[in-house]
Amino acid sequence: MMSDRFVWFEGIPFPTVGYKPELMSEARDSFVFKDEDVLILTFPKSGTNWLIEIVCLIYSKGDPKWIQSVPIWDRSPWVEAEHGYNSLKDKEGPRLITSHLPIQLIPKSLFNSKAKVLYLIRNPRDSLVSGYFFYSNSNFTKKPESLEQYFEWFTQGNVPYGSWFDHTRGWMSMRGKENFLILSYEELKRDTRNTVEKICQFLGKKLEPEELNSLLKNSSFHAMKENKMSNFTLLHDYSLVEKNASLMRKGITGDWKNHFTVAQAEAFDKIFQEKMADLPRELFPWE
Ligand SMILES: Nc1ncnc2c1ncn2[C@@H]1O[C@H](COP(=O)(O)O)[C@@H](OP(=O)(O)O)[C@H]1O
Ligand SMILES: CCc1ccc(OS(=O)(=O)O)cc1
Repeated sequence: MMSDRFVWFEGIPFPTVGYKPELMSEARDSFVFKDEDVLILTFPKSGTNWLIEIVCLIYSKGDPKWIQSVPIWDRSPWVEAEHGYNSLKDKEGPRLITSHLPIQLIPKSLFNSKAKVLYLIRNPRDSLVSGYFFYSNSNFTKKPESLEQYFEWFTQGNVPYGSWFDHTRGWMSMRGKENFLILSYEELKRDTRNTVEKICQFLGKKLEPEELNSLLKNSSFHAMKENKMSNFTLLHDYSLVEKNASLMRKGITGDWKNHFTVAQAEAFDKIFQEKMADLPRELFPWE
């Protein structure tokens, strides 16, 4: 299976496998968020699956049985993808839901619900590099031929889910709402324990010290790399991800410095400043 294009919906590019405009339209207009739902929201390649693993382990009180037996996309399905939407729409009880959608495409019912939203951001330079390697080794979306090419696509918004800048600006308009917690990959890396405690508090969950220790052990980069329910190697069977590729590439902050040229770094700074200048700098801990 090869893919040399995107699926387009409302002017935004999406991966070609698993995404249908009719379904995304139905999800936006008809999917009903419930007050007890938890939504994990990110721009792609920001640490989405790490946060899912952490939230699953909060719900299982650190017990790894669930994360080791159920694929990650069934534990917290992507509401905009065909598989996720179908499994979520009739699901009973409190649901964990994932989305990469920009704010204008999220199911509208979110704004009338008390569903809790965990919004995770990451230095877009690192999301860019992460996306370049991941999509180069994938067969479900347009494949970049070089980092140089992908850099152009990313800065122009021609990557899955569109422009990082528009996406982030859109969701940042929710800051200050009591059901909206902003997290960063950088703080999660720097101080995982405290950040997990902050997430627990927001979700109204309390973990015993040994439960928290187990959560930290089982959601580490190393543990997730070994967990076939979480590392995307199950997608090898469908030829969606190349045999040598895993979701778990490096798991560090600042890898962009190993890949950007000086000219690219300067160009990115300029674009970031132009596009995000009016937002408070404190929102972006890597800047
Ligand atoms: N437990 C963990 N600790 C640190 N980084 C993790 C992680 N689990 C996943 N990641 C990183 O999150 C990125 C994938 O993000 P997403 O889940 O949104 O697709 C990858 O970044 P890199 O490609 O920079 O290594 C991956 O390595
Ligand atoms: C089908 C596998 C798949 C599809 C889309 C994904 O989203 S993204 O990489 O985060 O844009 C991931 C896996």
